[in-house]
Amino acid sequence: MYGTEKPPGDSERTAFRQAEKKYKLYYDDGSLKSSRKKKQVKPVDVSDVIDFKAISEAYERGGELPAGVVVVRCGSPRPVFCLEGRPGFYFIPGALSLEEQCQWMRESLLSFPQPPNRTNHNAIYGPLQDLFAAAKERKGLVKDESNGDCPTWKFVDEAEIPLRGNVCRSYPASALLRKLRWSTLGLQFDWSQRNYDVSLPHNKIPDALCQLAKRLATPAMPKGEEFRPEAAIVNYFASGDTLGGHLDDMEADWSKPIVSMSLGCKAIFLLGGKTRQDDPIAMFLRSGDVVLMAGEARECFHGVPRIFTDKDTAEISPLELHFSHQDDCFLLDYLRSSRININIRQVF
Ligand SMILES: O=C(O)CCC(=O)C(=O)O
Ligand SMILES: [Fe+2]
Repeated sequence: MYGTEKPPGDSERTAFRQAEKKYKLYYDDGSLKSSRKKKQVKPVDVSDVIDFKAISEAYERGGELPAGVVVVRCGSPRPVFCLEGRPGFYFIPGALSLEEQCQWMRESLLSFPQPPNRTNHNAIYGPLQDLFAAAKERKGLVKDESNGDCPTWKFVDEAEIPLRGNVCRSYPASALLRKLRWSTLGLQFDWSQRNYDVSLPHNKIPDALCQLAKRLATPAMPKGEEFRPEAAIVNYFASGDTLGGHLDDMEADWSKPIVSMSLGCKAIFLLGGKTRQDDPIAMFLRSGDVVLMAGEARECFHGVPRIFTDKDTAEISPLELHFSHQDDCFLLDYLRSSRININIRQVF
């Protein structure tokens, strides 16, 4: 009601929060969600957003770097960019080949959410097996009461969904896939405690991902040391999803980088300073980009206020082509409105 609006809290007034609001997805009527009628996305001013793809292309043609951006080669085939005033932050545009992007996108949907890896769905339904396949096959999740005191959940075909009265107590697997927000690999991160729970059953990080992370981590590693990938968090973003400003401070040794890979739709990443009051630097993250945060950069607030899912702004055409085979049409559909981030960590 007019005049009863709460005054903005302290966190609302920080420079980080202001930047999050600037880039967040809004519709023209000021709402955050689009109703069934196609509403127009409110235009956003991206003139201050650093575009490392454009910087990299200009640099490779012999052009100058913008003020505040420096390049390190570190034996890597692609230029690695750093930012003055943000030691320990590295940006490698297009670090992943198209094949690698497709491989890790597929794994992120088909194998990474598989138990014993945990996902955001665990807290409600317990471990869910084959979520992606169930969504593709239009299955529904129903409660299996046959275990007496300890009911479990299972996916069943539409035709087998039991009717209770006229109400069908099932959750479409496709909706659960849409609501998949994270999965954890290797040592399991416990979000309620915001710490690693080493007692939880887990598999090692897959060897191919380990090798890739070790290679990508090189520019940010202390001399003579090798990165040990022990845990990874996979974040799944749908249109309108954001990742609020945070620090990743539960790992023992901050001299080791977090290796962060972007897949799917383009996003805006905010790299703040050591407090939320510091003005964050905004930059685009595209499919195949890799960010490393080590040393002092580990103390910097960061987050993702926006993903771009519109055809002309998502920048996923090469991925779309790759997944254009008939068998992949379900994955293609997911990809068109999603972003996936895999961030790999050395915990001890
Ligand atoms: O999605 C991203 O690019 C960042 C992810 C991140 O910061 C995190 O999971 O801690
Ligand atoms: Fe993070």
